[in-house]
This record gives sequence, C-alpha cells and structure tokens, in this order.
Amino acid sequence: MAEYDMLVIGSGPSGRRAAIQSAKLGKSVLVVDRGRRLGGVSVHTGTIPSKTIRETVLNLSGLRERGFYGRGYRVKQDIGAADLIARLQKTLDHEVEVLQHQFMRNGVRSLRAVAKFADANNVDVETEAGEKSRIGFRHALISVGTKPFRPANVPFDGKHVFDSEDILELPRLPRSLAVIGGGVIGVEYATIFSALDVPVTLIEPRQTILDFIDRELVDEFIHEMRDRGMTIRLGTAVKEIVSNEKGAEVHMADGRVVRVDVVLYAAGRSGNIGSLNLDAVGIQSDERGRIKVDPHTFQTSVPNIYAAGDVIGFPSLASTSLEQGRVAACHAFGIALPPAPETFPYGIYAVPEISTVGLSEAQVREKGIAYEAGVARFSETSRGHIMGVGSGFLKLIFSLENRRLLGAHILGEGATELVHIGQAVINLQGTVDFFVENTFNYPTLAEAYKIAGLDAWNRMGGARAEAAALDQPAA
Ligand SMILES: Cc1cc2nc3c(=O)[nH]c(=O)nc-3n(C[C@H](O)[C@H](O)[C@H](O)COP(=O)(O)OP(=O)(O)OC[C@H]3O[C@@H](n4cnc5c(N)ncnc54)[C@H](O)[C@@H]3O)c2cc1C
Ligand SMILES: NC(=O)c1ccc[n+]([C@@H]2O[C@H](COP(=O)([O-])OP(=O)(O)OC[C@H]3O[C@@H](n4cnc5c(N)ncnc54)[C@H](O)[C@@H]3O)[C@@H](O)[C@H]2O)c1
Repeated sequence: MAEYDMLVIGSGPSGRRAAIQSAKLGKSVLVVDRGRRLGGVSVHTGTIPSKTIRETVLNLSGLRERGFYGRGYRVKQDIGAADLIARLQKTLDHEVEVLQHQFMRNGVRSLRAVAKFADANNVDVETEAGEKSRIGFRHALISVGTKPFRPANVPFDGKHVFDSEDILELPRLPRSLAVIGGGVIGVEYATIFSALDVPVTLIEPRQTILDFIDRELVDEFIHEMRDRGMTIRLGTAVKEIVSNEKGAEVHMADGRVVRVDVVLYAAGRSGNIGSLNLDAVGIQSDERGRIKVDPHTFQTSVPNIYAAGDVIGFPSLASTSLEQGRVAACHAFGIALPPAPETFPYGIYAVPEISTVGLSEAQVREKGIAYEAGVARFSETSRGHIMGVGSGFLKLIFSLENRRLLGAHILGEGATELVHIGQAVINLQGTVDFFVENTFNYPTLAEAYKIAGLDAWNRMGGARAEAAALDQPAA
C-alpha cells in the first residue's frame, strides 16, 4: 500500500499551496481530486472563469471607453456566448498547464479519484473506472471546497434556471436576466451581464447587499448600477421560481412577478463533504457542510487531519485559501510561522470593481475610535482623465490618536490592484504622514492615495498643526 507524508484531497487553491509547500519541505505528497482536470472550483467554475468572462466583456463591450465615446460605443457589435467561451477555454487551459507543471517540478503526485476516509491514517480512493485502492498518510488536508446551494424547490434546468457553475455553459446570451442573491457571486455576474446591456434584475431578501463593505462605497455602487439601468429589488423574499417554454418567472413574497429569459440562482454554497465519510474519523460539520478548525493551525478535531479553503467557511476566497494551505502544511511539518496579519484585502470583481482592506467607517465607530477620513475621486486624478474614468473613489480612514491608517476602501477601475498599497501601509503600521511625505508616480490612479491622504491630513490640522508646533517655544 502506498503511503504519503501529506495527502491532499482537492486541488483548489488551498490544496495546491499545501501540496507544493509540503514538497518544498522534502515530503512525499499525493493530491487526490475527482475533477476531470486539476485546479478546483477556482480554476474551472469559480474565480478564473468569472474573472475571464468579466475581462472579455469589458474588452468587447468597450465599456471602459464609454466615458469618451458615449454610452452607445461598442468594440464588437454582436457579442455572443461563443465570444465569452473562446477566451475562457484558453485561459483555463493555461492555468491547468501551469499547475500541472508546478506539481511535476516539485514532485507532487496527483490522482483523479474520489477520496473517502477509512480511518485517521488511511483513505480509500476510487477512480472513475471503478478501481479502488487504499492509501496511507501521516497528515491529510481536506480541501474539497464547496458547491452551489441548490434548494429542492428551485427548478434548475440548464435552460432558463442556472446556478453559478452551469451558467458557464449558457448556450446564448440571455435576453433578460434575474439574479437571485446579492452576495459576491450574484453582484459580480449581475454587473457583468449588465455591462453587455442585458436587462438585469438583482433580487436580495435582505435590505442591503455586501454588508461587509463600507456603506459609502455600497451606496455609490448601487447608484451606479441603477444608473446603468439595472433593477435592484432589496428586502423581498423569493416565493417560487417557475420555468416554462418561454423563460422563467420569479414570484416574490410581496406578490410581484419578475419575468425573464434566464434566472441565475446564487444564494450561497455548501461544503463538498458528502463523499468523505467523515464519520470514520469523527470530524463534525455544520448544516452547510463546513468543518471547524483551529484558526491558527487549520487542524480539525483530529490533529493530523487539517482542513482549509472554502470547506472551513469564512472568508471563502481563493486568496485566503492559498495562504491557509501553506500555513497548514508548515504546521504539519513543524515549521514555526509568525502570526498571520489581522487584515487581508477583499476584491469584488463587479463592474465597477470594489476592494477594501481594514476597518470600515461603521466598524471604527463601533469600536469608539476617534478618526478622520480622506477621500479622493478618480476624476480628480490626471490618470483618471486620460482613461476617461467618470466615477470611482478612494476613501482612507485614519486614527486621530496615533495617525495610523485603519482602512482603505476603493470603488472603481483598478480597485483590486490599488488596495495593496493600503494593505501594506496598514500592516506596516504606517500613518497619514506616509501619504503626505511620499511622492507618487504621476499620472496614476494610485495618486488618489496622495490626494486622499492630504485630504485627511488637512482635516487633521495638516500644515497648520505643524506650523503651530514649530511656533511653540522650546520647553
Ligand atoms: C463564481 C465564483 C467566483 C469567485 N471569485 C473569486 C475571486 O474573484 N477571488 C477570490 O479570492 N475568490 C473567488 N471565489 C472563491 C474561490 O473560488 C474559492 O475561495 C476557492 O476556489 C476555494 O478553494 P479551495 O481550496 O477550497 O478548493 P476548491 O477550488 O473549491 O476546489 C476543491 C476541489 O476538491 C475536489 N473534491 C471535492 N470533494 C472531493 C473528494 N471527496 N475527493 C476528491 N476530490 C474532491 C473538487 O473536485 C475540487 O476540484 C469565487 C468563487 C466562485 C464560485
Ligand atoms: N471576488 C471574490 O472574492 C468572490 C467572488 C465570488 C464568490 N466569492 C466567494 O464565494 C462564496 C459564495 O458566494 P455567494 O454570493 O453565493 O454567497 P454569499 O453567501 O456571499 O451570498 C449569498 C446571498 O444570497 C442571499 N440569499 C440567501 N438565501 C436566499 C434565498 N433563499 N433567496 C434569495 N437570496 C438568498 C443572501 O442574503 C446573500 O446576500 C462567498 O463566500 C464569496 O466569498 C468570492
């Protein structure tokens, strides 16, 4: 029977990072994944496909250029599902190739099979052809991810009612679309299709969307979505979805009916734990199939079995999953790591982008921290003019007690890249003075940091406070 130092179940971001980290430490590693190709949800149905489609839509629709050429401008007049799929296939092939090459270079072995636990040192694997074998391990990582939540009363049919995975197989662009669920997936796809001028209705039972994001950003984002012609229905539950020959009807609890060509149901995801036989090792899960772990080591209740990625729940990002996999592997093989930074960035690839790191204004208030905020609109930057960016802004929040940057919140072009400046300053405990004293490349959107920093600095007393300090007679 084969035996490995590290057995990884699932080849998504947490699994791949754990596998390579273990191999770099000279350990024998096997990655078992039941998917046709390596890469997990992230590569095949989640992060990479949605971001590739977004990029294709932005390029072909000419949306980025409409500030100059007007709302009617398009790079390609008739954009069809085939245009979206062509680029997608190329990108996914490349991602898989890079991953396979990384595994090969590092001596990570992989097996296409379903894994289920026999006990705390063995899994039983079964290939698609029905071949079964038992594999031993010293340490295992459960990195099986999640699948879309599909309630029994929703008539998923791959024709008019889709989830966030089969939407990638749309045979043609929808004539109209209702997106159910105003979480990250729902908001991203709703705005991507709306950028293609598909009439979109976004339906969310709660009164707000994206409530972990600074309210000022969300308010402006909603305003922009409505301005682009999207309908946003907040605070009404969905009673029933009916699919028929012509399309689908979404019956709302308040009696209204939304009639569309296509419904995208994106109301959360649940852990892929069904086939793991967790009972054999005594690992428990919650009602959404999530496994509880030690947040510092990623150990489950069985010390040599780790879990990471979406199967452990919040924050369920590819970015954080990668890091969790690395930390779990280091812990398994006795490598001491410094404590993880408290803050990490969120990137929402809607159109427009949203990205945020650190405390929101509401969180700062809740904590009773005295603060000042500085804001810069992209339209104030020369780079913004050159790019024809009509909207977007950056908001920085500083502590009045120690001048430190507490939060950076960005809406607009480049937000998911720009946020890392804020992340670095927060985690390196930088203050408003960093932005005031440093020169930024010109013309750039990053100059917005300088402008927002100066804005806050002025409100904090700025040059007047420094001049007054200089005027003070020496004690
Ligand atoms: C539409 C969408 C867009 C997203 N966009 C972003 C984004 O822009 N940025 C971001 O950071 N995150 C994004 N995410 C989240 C991101 O994709 C996930 O956080 C990430 O994929 C989780 O990685 P993971 O390690 O849990 O494994 P996953 O990527 O979930 O992969 C799990 C793998 O385990 C395999 N598996 C499951 N059960 C078994 C078994 N019993 N035996 C063998 N193999 C098994 C599966 O086949 C799969 O290949 C998005 C998600 C979705 C759905
Ligand atoms: N850019 C990114 O980082 C990115 C992109 C996409 C997805 N993701 C990750 O994927 C995970 C799943 O995303 P998601 O959007 O499916 O889940 P989610 O949990 O973030 O949002 C689900 C939304 O659906 C709503 N909802 C729940 N039940 C409903 C019902 N019965 N009818 C209508 N609406 C209902 C919820 O109120 C919520 O707003 C998230 O945790 C997210 O972190 C990340």
